[in-house]
Amino acid sequence: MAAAPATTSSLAARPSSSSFSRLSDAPLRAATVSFPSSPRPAALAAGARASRFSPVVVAASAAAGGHQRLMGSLTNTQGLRFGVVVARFNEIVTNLLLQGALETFERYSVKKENITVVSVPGSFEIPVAAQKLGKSGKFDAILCIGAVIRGDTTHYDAVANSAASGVLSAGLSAEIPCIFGVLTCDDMDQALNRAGGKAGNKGAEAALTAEGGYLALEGVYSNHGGSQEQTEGGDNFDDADIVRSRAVAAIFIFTITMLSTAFLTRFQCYTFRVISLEHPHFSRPWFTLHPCGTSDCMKLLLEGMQDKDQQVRYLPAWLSVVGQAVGLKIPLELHCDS
Ligand SMILES: Nc1c(NC[C@H](O)[C@H](O)[C@H](O)CO)[nH]c(=O)[nH]c1=O
Ligand SMILES: CC(=O)[C@@H](O)COP(=O)(O)O
Repeated sequence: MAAAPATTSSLAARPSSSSFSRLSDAPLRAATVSFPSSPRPAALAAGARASRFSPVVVAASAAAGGHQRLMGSLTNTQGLRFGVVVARFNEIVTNLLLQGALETFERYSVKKENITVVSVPGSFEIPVAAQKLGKSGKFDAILCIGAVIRGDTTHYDAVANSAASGVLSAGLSAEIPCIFGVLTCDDMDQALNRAGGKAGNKGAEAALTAEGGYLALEGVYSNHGGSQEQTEGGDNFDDADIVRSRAVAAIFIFTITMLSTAFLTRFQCYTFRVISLEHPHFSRPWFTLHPCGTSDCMKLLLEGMQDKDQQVRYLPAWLSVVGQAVGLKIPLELHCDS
């Protein structure tokens, strides 16, 4: 979806209710956002929705201390609401960043009506808007988009630093993720390269962070010392959840395992058929294992067992290899019939 150019901006400074104009992209949420006088961060108010949070629990290796790690999942974006604050300064760049962000939201099934875009004059103005949106209680995360490009004076540093620290404090005070999608570049070339050019699209990356960030934060609230509202009926992991989560983690880790020198050497002849080396959208290193390649690899992995009588179960065998990277242990019963 192409981002429409910003039309107007208004950032009313009234304390209890403010309104922002949005970009004129029709499908997006209502044009005016009004803020309740007693705002409640969406993540804190998310008790009723906590049950749809399904964090990937990665069991860390012993070397990493054996702790559990909560991570957001990008597969469950249902009902998530995002505020996007975008600066009009260097609009040629920020429109591209916005476009990347909106396309990413769309790709991960975030509904258009759950996205509100607010336009502000420059990156310096982003934090106030981000904080207002964040404190409104209407959003799960705020995505901040801008492009600060160095000029002749030190003005650049002032704007860039204020934007960065302002977005940070907006997130801290609103207690929801406020994602820093503000480019700070030496020149326009650098900026355009990061707005859909050679270096990817930082707006798209920021949108991914917003989704994952939200979920991670909700996970923290709902599992560690959240209010009763959040923990009631919440997410207690049972063993099956953990095994499932580890299995999911194993699938991701497998792409990394594929990179180990030994592995690549062993499967050298398959490498190009088996692995994509570049992300299809972000033009950066991203290793994807193709399903047909998996089958070839498995043939090799299992060849040494062919002379044994026992029937090998494909999935447990595969998981038992790749799952080691995340401490996944496949129960013996899964490997055999008796
Ligand atoms: N030079 C850039 C600015 N400057 C404008 C400020 O952000 C601000 O709007 C002004 O100082 C009024 O308060 N903004 C950017 O986003 N990028 C720049 O490169
Ligand atoms: C970062 C800016 O605001 C930029 O326009 C300032 O340019 P200059 O340092 O040449 O005044």
